[in-house]
Amino acid sequence: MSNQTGFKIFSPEKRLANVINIFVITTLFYFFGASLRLIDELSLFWPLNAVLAAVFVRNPFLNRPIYYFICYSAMIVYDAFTTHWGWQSAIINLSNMIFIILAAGLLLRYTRVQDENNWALNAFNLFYFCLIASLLSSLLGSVGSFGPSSDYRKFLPLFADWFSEQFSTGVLLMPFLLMAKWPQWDKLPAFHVSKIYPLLGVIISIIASVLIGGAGSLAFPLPALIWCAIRYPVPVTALITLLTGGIEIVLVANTIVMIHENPPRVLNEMFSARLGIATMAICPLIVSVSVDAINRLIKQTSLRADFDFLTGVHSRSGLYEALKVKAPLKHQPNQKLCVMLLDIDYFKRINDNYGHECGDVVLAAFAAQLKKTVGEDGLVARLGGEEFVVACSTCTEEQGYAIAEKIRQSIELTAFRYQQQSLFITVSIGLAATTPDKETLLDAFNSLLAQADKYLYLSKRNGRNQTCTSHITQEDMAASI
Ligand SMILES: Nc1nc2c(ncn2[C@@H]2O[C@H](COP(=O)(O)OP(=O)(O)OP(=O)(O)O)[C@@H](O)[C@H]2O)c(=O)[nH]1
Repeated sequence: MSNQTGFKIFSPEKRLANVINIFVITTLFYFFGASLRLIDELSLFWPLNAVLAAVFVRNPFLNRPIYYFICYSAMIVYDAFTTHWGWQSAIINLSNMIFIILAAGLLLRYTRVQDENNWALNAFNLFYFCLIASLLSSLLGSVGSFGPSSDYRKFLPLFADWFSEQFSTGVLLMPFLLMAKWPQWDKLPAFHVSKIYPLLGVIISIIASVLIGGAGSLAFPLPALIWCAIRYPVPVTALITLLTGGIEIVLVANTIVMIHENPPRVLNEMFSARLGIATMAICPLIVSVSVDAINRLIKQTSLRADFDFLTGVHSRSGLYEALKVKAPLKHQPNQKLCVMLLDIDYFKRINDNYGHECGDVVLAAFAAQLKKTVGEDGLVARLGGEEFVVACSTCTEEQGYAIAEKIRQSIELTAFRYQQQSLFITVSIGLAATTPDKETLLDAFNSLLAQADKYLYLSKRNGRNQTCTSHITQEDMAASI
């Protein structure tokens, strides 16, 4: 059903395959639903409509009359072979189609967001769309199954039964079907026993509902489900909610959870229980999608804080974070930590002569060139304005000097393009290096930055477009290049 994995059941190009697959899926789930009807304890669910609505939502290119017509035909054909309903089959299956078309249509129209992984981001919408689709489809379905009978007192119970079944199945099943994706096994976080506590909470609360009983017991799993919503990803929460809701409906219908002294098959009881369970099921989902949205926002915000918006290299705070983690520098004990402070020469003239926009283009291209020259083994950050810093680990200070000179020369030789013009710039560099002893990389970096700033000042004062550093003689420098 999904288009997130290599294996796709549906594709916009393969129309014949789509037709066949829709026919097969409809027939399979019709058969599955009909089989559930035969098992008294499970005859409370009709999953076909929710499954097909989810298929249409996850594959928007299927939303064409021909594919809906194939669904309908598959249902009619199935009935023709297995029942003697005649014209009633046409009406009952039309009611199925009303649910599918309405639920899918409304979800596609109002809930589609740019991020395809977040169908049904708005769980409220899903709830109300299922409500509307269930009401209209049940109305027609109960008229169809009511048939020519004139005992109108039986119509309302029939409608209530039909509606509560459609609605509860839709609300429980669709969130999971819309959000399910194949797990990426290699990216799964490490297992820790505390991770199963929320799930255990759900199981214990279901057992408590069986033991204590009464109408209130249906709400027992709610806190544990909300705990799941906070701890687990959205699809896992949707699956646990689906299973909990389904189990509760089965338990109530089979008097394992006693919500009333009367037999629960009394229509009002089941109608109310199913609606109550479906309503409860949407709460953890709302929490889950909200937690997911907040986590994405936090990730986005920290990304913005860690990277410079204009040039894409680290910001000052991003560089500090990277130095704390150490990994990006691949620094080994006894290696030199080299810090280079770079300042573009006469950058003000670019702004003055070509405009601020051109200045921005040059800054971004300068940073890209810097990253390219430094490669994977060094960190590049923009400290502000036209001032950048490079940190890398080398065996000797001379190697650090060689990298600085490579950067300086590559900038000098690069033609920066703005509109139809080629601009040439130069850069002055101050370099400082040390072997961090007991101090952290971050502490070593901070003291090197202050030294590099002094050498940068020397570079500027000595005429710009050069690298200044300590200890290195003119001969060393010449030899290292
Ligand atoms: N386009 C653009 N300009 C910036 C940005 N940040 C700082 N600047 C400009 O960079 C220029 C820096 O000028 P100065 O500090 O005088 O230095 P300079 O002209 O590079 O001269 P030297 O450093 O002495 O070689 C100023 O004109 C700032 O307005 C930016 O994000 N975009």
